[in-house]
Amino acid sequence: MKTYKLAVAGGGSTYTPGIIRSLMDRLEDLPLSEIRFYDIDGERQSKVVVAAKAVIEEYTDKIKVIDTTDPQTAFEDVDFVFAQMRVGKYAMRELDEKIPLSHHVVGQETCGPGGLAYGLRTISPMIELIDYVEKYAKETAWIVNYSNPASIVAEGVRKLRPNSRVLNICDMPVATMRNIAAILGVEREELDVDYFGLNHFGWFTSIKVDGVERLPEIREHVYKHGLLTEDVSKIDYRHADSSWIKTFKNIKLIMDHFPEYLPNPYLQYYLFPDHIVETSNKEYTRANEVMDGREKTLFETVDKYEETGILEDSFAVGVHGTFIVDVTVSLAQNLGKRYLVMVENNGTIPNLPNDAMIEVPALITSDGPKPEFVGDIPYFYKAMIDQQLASEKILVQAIVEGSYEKALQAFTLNKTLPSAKVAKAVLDDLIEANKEFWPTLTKEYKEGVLV
Ligand SMILES: NC(=O)c1ccc[n+]([C@@H]2O[C@H](COP(=O)([O-])OP(=O)(O)OC[C@H]3O[C@@H](n4cnc5c(N)ncnc54)[C@H](O)[C@@H]3O)[C@@H](O)[C@H]2O)c1
Ligand SMILES: O=P(O)(O)OC[C@H]1O[C@H](O[C@H]2[C@H](O)[C@@H](O)[C@@H](O)O[C@@H]2CO)[C@H](O)[C@@H](O)[C@@H]1O
Ligand SMILES: [Mn+2]
Repeated sequence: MKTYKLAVAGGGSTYTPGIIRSLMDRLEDLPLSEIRFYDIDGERQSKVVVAAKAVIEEYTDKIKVIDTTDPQTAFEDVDFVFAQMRVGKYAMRELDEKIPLSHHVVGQETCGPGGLAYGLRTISPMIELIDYVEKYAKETAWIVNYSNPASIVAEGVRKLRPNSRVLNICDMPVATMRNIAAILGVEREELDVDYFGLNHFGWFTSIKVDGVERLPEIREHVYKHGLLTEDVSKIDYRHADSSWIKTFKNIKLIMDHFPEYLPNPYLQYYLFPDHIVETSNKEYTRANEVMDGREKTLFETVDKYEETGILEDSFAVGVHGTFIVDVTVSLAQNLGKRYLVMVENNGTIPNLPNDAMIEVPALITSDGPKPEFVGDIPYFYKAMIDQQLASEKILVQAIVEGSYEKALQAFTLNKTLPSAKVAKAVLDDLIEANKEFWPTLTKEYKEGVLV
């Protein structure tokens, strides 16, 4: 039987033990001989690997585990790399959220100025990872990338390493489908959906079960309850945090205004930035909730396991782990299964630029994703996407050219920022906070004016 070697880049991620459980649950579909964990923070990773190993031991003693900070040891001869790096870790996420909020604009991990700041940190490490993998791994190796901000990462990879075998994915559409399925009382796998957009910036245009359109039912449900079941425990326990409940309730706010399609939850940051800021706690953001919750629990669980040999968390990770494994099985076995992933447009949506990295249904084969034709999209969505796309593309240009002016253009074009004046103030504070991570952004004089 063919077996695979898989590396996890960002092995110290809070998601690692859960992803490992998802892999173990699918060993029949994706038999593994080795799992290598790679991180630049070896100490953090080694703790997480204790939990990952404990999960593996529940299933098998046949998989070799390597815990390393050396790229060659990590990637030599591997078949797949799961990337889940958080460049700057939660300390920088906290600043991405709090600095914009201190200017009364949206403070979010992947959307608005926080997302742009995270993008400015992540492109260079992502390119470095691709180069390591191309140097050491099998020629056929795929990087399946969760590292955020996925939309900007996808654009950076398209521009800087256009021929690399990187598949950028996000679990928000499948998490949304999980809620839809719970509302309709069906399994997620029974849903047949159509969707278009950019990552964290898209819409479900059709939701069918057995060929019957159910979007009208979802619309009615959202009108009353948002995208939540009455019994929240039916959805992933990770989404029982108050911030996630608020996020799914806010789907009502979006659909009360624009009921045509079901929006990706992240659209609330672009469509209702004022409401989001008014209802945000500027002192205690999602980064704090995660550091005091998921991250703390993981490291406490590892400490306790080392003391007692009892693993108190099962690390069942829900759609997040299931989705990356589903996509990888389809890549490995050339199954051609249909999933929502990021691809280069190239005519899939003819009235968007060919070189846009869009999120749409695609068949996942061993040669990569084959997107399904979507067709032209209505003006409202096109206009929103064009503006967001411009912001993200110009940001990547700013990184490549080291240009302050382009970074300011990218911030100014982001719909969460009300003016160029505010965009500049937020950008300047983020530059100061990100000195260790960002490329130098050089200011230029134009006709005597500092821009
Ligand atoms: N695409 C999606 O839908 C999706 C879903 C969930 C999480 N994520 C992303 O997954 C990543 C992990 O999230 P988390 O909350 O578990 O973060 P985390 O901080 O717990 O873990 C990230 C790890 O990445 C490591 N890292 C940072 N820079 C690195 C580099 N250059 N090379 C190798 N490792 C590096 C860190 O040391 C850390 O151990 C984040 O990027 C997050 O945004 C994406
Ligand atoms: O605030 P966090 O760190 O908890 O989550 C941020 C991420 O949120 C989305 O992923 C969710 C996913 O939707 C859910 O089903 C479950 O698996 O948890 C994930 C993390 O909460 C989003 O798609 C990611 O891009 C974000 O990083
Ligand atoms: Mn996502």
